[in-house]
Amino acid sequence: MSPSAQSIWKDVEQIRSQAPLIQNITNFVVMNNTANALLALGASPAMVHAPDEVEDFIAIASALVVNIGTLDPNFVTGMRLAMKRAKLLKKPIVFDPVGVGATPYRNQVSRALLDLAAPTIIRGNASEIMALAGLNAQTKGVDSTHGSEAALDSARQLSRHFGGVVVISGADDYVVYQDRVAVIGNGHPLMTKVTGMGCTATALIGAFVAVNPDAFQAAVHGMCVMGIAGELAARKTPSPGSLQVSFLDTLYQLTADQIQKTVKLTNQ
Ligand SMILES: Nc1ncnc2c1ncn2[C@@H]1O[C@H](COP(=O)(O)OP(=O)(O)O)[C@@H](O)[C@H]1O
Ligand SMILES: Cc1ncsc1CCOP(=O)(O)O
Ligand SMILES: [Mg+2]
Repeated sequence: MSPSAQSIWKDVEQIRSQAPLIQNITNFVVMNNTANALLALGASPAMVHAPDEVEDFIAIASALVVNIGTLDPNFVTGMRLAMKRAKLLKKPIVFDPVGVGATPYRNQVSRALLDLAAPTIIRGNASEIMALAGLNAQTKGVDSTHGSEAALDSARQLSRHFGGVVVISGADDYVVYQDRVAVIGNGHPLMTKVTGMGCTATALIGAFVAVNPDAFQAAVHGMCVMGIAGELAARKTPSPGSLQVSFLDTLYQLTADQIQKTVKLTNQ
C-alpha cells in the first residue's frame, strides 16, 4: 500500500498508544533534542551507548537508532555491539551518517558499520548519502553542499547494495527503496537553523519503524510528520530558538486533520 495521510495517522496513533522504546546511540549535540522529539511524538526514548550494556538494552527496545555525529572509539564499540545484536534479534536499525565525507575516520567507520549489519533505513542529507555511496562529495562538516535530488542515484545504489531504505533530506525529502521513490515537499528553510533537525528526523523514523514493519512506509511517514511539524511550527515563529520549542509542541498536538491538510507527498 502506498503511504498516504491515512496511513501516516494510523502509525501516529500506534506510536501514541504503544509508546515503543527506542534505543539511541547518538551524538552529544542532539541527545536532548531527539529525546524530546521522540517523547512529543509519543515514543519512549533511551540514550544508551556504553559497550557494557548496549546488547542487553536492545533486547528490550523496539528499534535502534545509530548516529555517528560525535564519533569516538568507545561509541564505535557500542555501535558495533548494538547493531550486531539488533540484527540477531531482528530489531530494525536506523542509521544516520552525520558528517560522513568530512574525514577518513567517518568514512571508514560508517562503511564498516554498514558492512557489519546492514541498516533497515539510512537517513542523511545529500552530501552524506553521496559520500556514503563512495562519491567524493564535497561536504561542509555536518551540513550538505548539494540539493537533495543530486543524491538520488547514490541513494538507489546504496539501497541496492545494502537492501534497505534510503532517505535523502533537504528542501524536498526523497525516500528510496529499490524502484520506489516517494517525494515529500513539507518542511521549512528555518529548520536548517536549528541544530539536530536531521538527527531528529532519523530518530522519528526509528519510532515509525518500531510500529510499522513496512520500512518504506515507516520512513515516508517519519519524514512527512517531521516536515509537517516543522512547517506548522514555522508558521508560528520567524526565529530558530522558538522554532525548536514550537516544533515539539506542534508534534505533541499533531492531528489527523493537520496531516490531511498539510501533507505534500508524491509516490513515484
Ligand atoms: N530548505 C528546506 N526547506 C524545507 N525543509 C527543509 C529544508 N532543508 C531541510 N529541511 C528539513 O529539515 C529536516 C532536516 O533535514 P536536513 O537539514 O537535510 O538534515 P541535516 O540536518 O542532517 O543536514 C528535514 O525534515 C528536511 O525536510
Ligand atoms: C553540529 C554537530 N556536530 C556534530 S554532530 C552535530 C549535530 C548535527 O545534527 P544535524 O545533522 O541533524 O544537523
Ligand atoms: Mg545530519
